[in-house]
Amino acid sequence: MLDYTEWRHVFKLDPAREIDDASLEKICESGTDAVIVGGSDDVTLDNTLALLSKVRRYAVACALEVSTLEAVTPGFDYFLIPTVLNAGDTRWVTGLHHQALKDYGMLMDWETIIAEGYCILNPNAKAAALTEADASYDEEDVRAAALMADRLFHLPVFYLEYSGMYGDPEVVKAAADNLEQARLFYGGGIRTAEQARDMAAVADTIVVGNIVYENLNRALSTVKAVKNSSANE
Ligand SMILES: CC(C)=CCC/C(C)=C/CC/C(C)=C/CC/C(C)=C/CC/C(C)=C/CC/C(C)=C/CC/C(C)=C/COP(=O)(O)OP(=O)(O)O
Ligand SMILES: O=P(O)(O)OC[C@@H](O)CO
Ligand SMILES: [Mg+2]
Repeated sequence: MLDYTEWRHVFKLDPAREIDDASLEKICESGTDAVIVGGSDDVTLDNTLALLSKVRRYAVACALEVSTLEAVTPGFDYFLIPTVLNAGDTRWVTGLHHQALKDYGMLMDWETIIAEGYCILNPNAKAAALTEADASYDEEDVRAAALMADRLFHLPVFYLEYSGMYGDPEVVKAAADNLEQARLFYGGGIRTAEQARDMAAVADTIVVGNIVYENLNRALSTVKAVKNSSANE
């Protein structure tokens, strides 16, 4: 299993969406570095456990991206904990985390916990509405958010989230140029091998989500695109 600091390509699967066994096998055996289980709504313990048990048939690393405490369960290699740096409602920055640590603080295996400093840039994403994110950030705002994640709070991951929409590579580069220790995750609207390759040239890790459910072959083509570009670096 690859350590998260080595991930270049990951798929994000939504427990609230159906995926048949044959498609799931192709995703897990695709050569991707990890499968992240996560979504912003309708995530339950039942649908999370169902997806976890299917992904566990394969050797690929599997992480739970926690969006609701209800779905936290043992059995994942990592627990990714988002904190939304541009949220308008502080519950999504530290509020729910504070409550969670009251409940789980003594049970946590900290080696498996990875905090992600999210910056949500698609105003139409469900996560933007939920967290009341200020998605109007320009390049300078993103640079400051990257510095905040990396230098001020020493978060291990800075996640530029354009969920549902392909982002601006210049903005992603502005973030990359301002990170020293944090990994840069990019996610949003990757639908072709070229888009995957282009974002992987700037970000450390690219996250491929919705296209899995729309066009599986295109989703699979993003793995090779990233792996080939990494091999040529
Ligand atoms: C015993 C045991 C197993 C212990 C484990 C310990 C553990 C992990 C404890 C939890 C600790 C902790 C601090 C938890 C935090 C709790 C919490 C609820 C935090 C809030 C997280 C947050 C900010 C959520 C906001 C939404 C968000 C950013 C979600 C991320 C995922 C995302 C954006 C998915 C995309 O969603 P999708 O539905 O696909 O949307 P589209 O329509 O755009 O595609
Ligand atoms: O679903 P897409 O748009 O590929 O985005 C991936 C991921 O960043 C969502 O949290
Ligand atoms: Mg999605």
